[in-house]
Amino acid sequence: MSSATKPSYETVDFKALAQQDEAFNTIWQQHSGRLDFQDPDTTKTLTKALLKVDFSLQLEVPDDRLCPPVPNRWNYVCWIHTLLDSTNPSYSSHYDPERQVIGLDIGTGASAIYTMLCLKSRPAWTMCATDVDKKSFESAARNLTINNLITRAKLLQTIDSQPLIPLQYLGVDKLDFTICNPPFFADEMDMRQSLSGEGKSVRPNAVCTGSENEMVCRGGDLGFVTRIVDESLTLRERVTWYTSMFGKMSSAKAIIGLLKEKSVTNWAVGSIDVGGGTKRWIVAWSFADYRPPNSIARIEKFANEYLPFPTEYRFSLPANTDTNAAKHTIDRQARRLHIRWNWDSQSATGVGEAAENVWSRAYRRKHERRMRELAATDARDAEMHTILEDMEVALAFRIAVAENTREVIIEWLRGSDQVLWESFCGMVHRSFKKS
Ligand SMILES: C[S@@+](CC[C@H](N)C(=O)[O-])C[C@H]1O[C@@H](n2cnc3c(N)ncnc32)[C@H](O)[C@@H]1O
Repeated sequence: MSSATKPSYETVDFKALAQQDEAFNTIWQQHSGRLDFQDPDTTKTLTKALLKVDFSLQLEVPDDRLCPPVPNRWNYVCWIHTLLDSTNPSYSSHYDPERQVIGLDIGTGASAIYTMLCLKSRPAWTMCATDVDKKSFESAARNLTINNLITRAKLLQTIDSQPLIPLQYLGVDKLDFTICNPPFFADEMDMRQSLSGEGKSVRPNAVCTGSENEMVCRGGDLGFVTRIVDESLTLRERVTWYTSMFGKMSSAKAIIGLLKEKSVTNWAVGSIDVGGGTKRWIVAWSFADYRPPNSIARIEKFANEYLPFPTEYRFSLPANTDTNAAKHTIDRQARRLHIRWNWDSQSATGVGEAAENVWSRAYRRKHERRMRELAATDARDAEMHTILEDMEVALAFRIAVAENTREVIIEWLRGSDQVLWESFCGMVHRSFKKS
């Protein structure tokens, strides 16, 4: 399987890995199949083996620098793939291999893990990567070089007083996303307590080889990502998706609270759990209006106040409505509205774009008045054409009729007006209640 199509990890099949990597096999045999994750050699050998077998990547990391666990890093990258693939001007939810994407890995570390995984899995992408630590920075450059990825990467060694998103110094005008695993701890004590499992019911599963300057910063993960939020309030749409991982759920929640306070309405929250008792959270936010699907933007078992507004609305067809008739109804009704509309009868799916609430009575009245005024001229068709050509999109949506579940599924693809989206769903649903 190529790394472009490798799914997220649910677990790691150590036995299968041992059969494919000699160094890992030696450790596996030595420990009779019971790995000691507190042993730095074991975790390093595992990381190297996974990168080699699953991604054809080589890794060299100094002993006193963080050797990242691959599963949670890859699962975060997969989440970014879905986030970007589902939010784009073509409204396709699929990976477009031609799409040129540029990302920034903030604090790339000695491994340059995110930069390498992004570049390896997406051949049309380029990456920028920063770090303040000289030793990590040099090691990151080395890893990119030995994997022949350096020509698609722009590395910048920064200092802590510089912005975390230094567009100016990178010579980049816009970014599609940022990815970040911030230093999680606020001070050395916080780090020691957390890594020794103090105050937790279970000890952390794996040893952390990270040095203090990699793992500690003012305010911990919350302090670091608050800086990213502050910068994003100035940069706004110059970065399409700002994202970060969090070591503590409380930090992820605090960042969402801050985003809401700053009137950011488009965000996504995900979690990463590859077993072993270590759970991570990811938050993404955007000042653009492309809306990601619920499947990646809303996680279960998270209080509703921290979740973005749902971007999917589904309802069951009335018992007396045949699915073919439902498809016909949707297409016919959409054609009557002043929207851009594209219906694919094969998949029974339509995508539409509206400039405003064109299904409201007020709009219909306004439009009828305008048409009467133009009745005496030949300008009616031309005016309608111009409206649709030049319109600013306030709402984009996809509607599909699912044969198997007999449901109509509406997805919010674009727009920042929640009321408009809800009104649209209500209108579609009501039209089926009537029929
Ligand atoms: C927890 S490590 C993450 C390393 C790697 N990305 C990973 O996931 O394994 C955090 C990294 O952020 C770097 N860092 C700390 N402050 C920074 C800053 N102001 N700008 C850029 N990087 C910074 C640290 O040197 C360290 O390499």
